[in-house]
Amino acid sequence: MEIFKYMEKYDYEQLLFCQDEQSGLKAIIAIHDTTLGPALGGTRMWTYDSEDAAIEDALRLARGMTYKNAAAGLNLGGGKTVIIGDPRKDKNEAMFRAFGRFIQGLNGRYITAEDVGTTVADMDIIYEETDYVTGISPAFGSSGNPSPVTAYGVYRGMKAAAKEAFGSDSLEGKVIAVQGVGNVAYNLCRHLYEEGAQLIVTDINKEAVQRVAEEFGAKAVDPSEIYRVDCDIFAPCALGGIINDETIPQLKAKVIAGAANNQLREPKHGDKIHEMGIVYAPDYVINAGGVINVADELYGYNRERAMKKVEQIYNNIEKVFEIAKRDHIPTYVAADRLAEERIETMRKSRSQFLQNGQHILSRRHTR
Ligand SMILES: NC(=O)c1ccc[n+]([C@@H]2O[C@H](COP(=O)([O-])OP(=O)(O)OC[C@H]3O[C@@H](n4cnc5c(N)ncnc54)[C@H](O)[C@@H]3O)[C@@H](O)[C@H]2O)c1
Ligand SMILES: CC(C)C[C@H](N)C(=O)O
Repeated sequence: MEIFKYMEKYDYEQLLFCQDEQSGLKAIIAIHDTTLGPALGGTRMWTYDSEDAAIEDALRLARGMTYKNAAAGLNLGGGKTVIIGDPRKDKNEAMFRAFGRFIQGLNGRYITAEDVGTTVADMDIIYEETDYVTGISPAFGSSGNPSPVTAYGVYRGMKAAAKEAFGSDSLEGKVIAVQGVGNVAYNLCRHLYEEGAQLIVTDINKEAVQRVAEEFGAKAVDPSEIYRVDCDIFAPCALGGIINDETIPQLKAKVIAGAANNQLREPKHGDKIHEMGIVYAPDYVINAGGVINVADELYGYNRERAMKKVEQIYNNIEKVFEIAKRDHIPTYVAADRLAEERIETMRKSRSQFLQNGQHILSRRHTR
């Protein structure tokens, strides 16, 4: 992989490799853009096939966080970490302590939180070494596990998408196919069930499927069948890249609205579903609830204030649909436009008067 070429293409600021032999830590921190503020994004722990695959994932996810944070109206930039390893076997306390010290060395340019493969307990260990970590235990006055809040945001965004597609935001009686019923989707299913939706679910983890079948009356199907089931809404809540050449022809849903990051395998797949008239709620706009919640810790966590912001995901999705209609573009492009416009506006206003973080005229007063 030609790293600088890739970084130049998407204008990344910084890429760091962190190694600690004793604990086995191999972490890659990618900072994409800090125009709006420090880069906030979770730490993913995963067994990558190669170092290149890990670097690419860190870079791609970091850029996604820039857009997610900007579109959510947060004063935060985008970054992400990947730790190479198996989260079920390779974790240890020393690893997260060492990682915390690396984060501390960045002096606030990057703030971390949970992502796939990491937990509140891991964040609590990182907190022993640095304040630049969120999603730590409620016992510390913090917000804890972000997944239920992400789920609530997805639920709100799904209602906005239903309104666009069906003329009403009620999900009562709607058939909703959910791919993956892990941390986020279990909670999403609860909201959908409580509103009277009919659920069709799948997961490679049979116990997870059984739980939602028992608790929410969901019908279970095989993982390969989920794309072609008869449904009103398809909610991808497992993996990225699942909207692609193979799956699009199978889809019967009128709406795609789910929690997974990077749902479109390539931009052309966003164009294709747009041409088919499918209402797509862009992933990083609808799944921002978790980051909105953990970001509130930076002000001293207040759940009521955080949840008010999460409610706004409904309006953010509506805003994306408005831009798409106004500019005659697919919704995934409209979401990018929303985020980029905010970053550009703030870049201009920020750069006009500041030098070394101070107003250019402030030196007058210190002479
Ligand atoms: N947790 C959050 O707050 C949050 C925030 C934003 C985005 N996301 C994204 O949402 C998605 C789900 O996150 P999560 O925290 O619930 O993760 P999770 O690991 O708890 O759940 C994912 C589920 O998907 C299942 N799965 C994996 N491959 C599958 C396949 N091929 N077919 C069917 N099921 C499969 C897994 O068994 C698991 O149960 C991820 O893409 C994540 O990046 C999560
Ligand atoms: C900061 C975290 C809560 C971020 C979350 N893993 C996401 O992808 O949005």
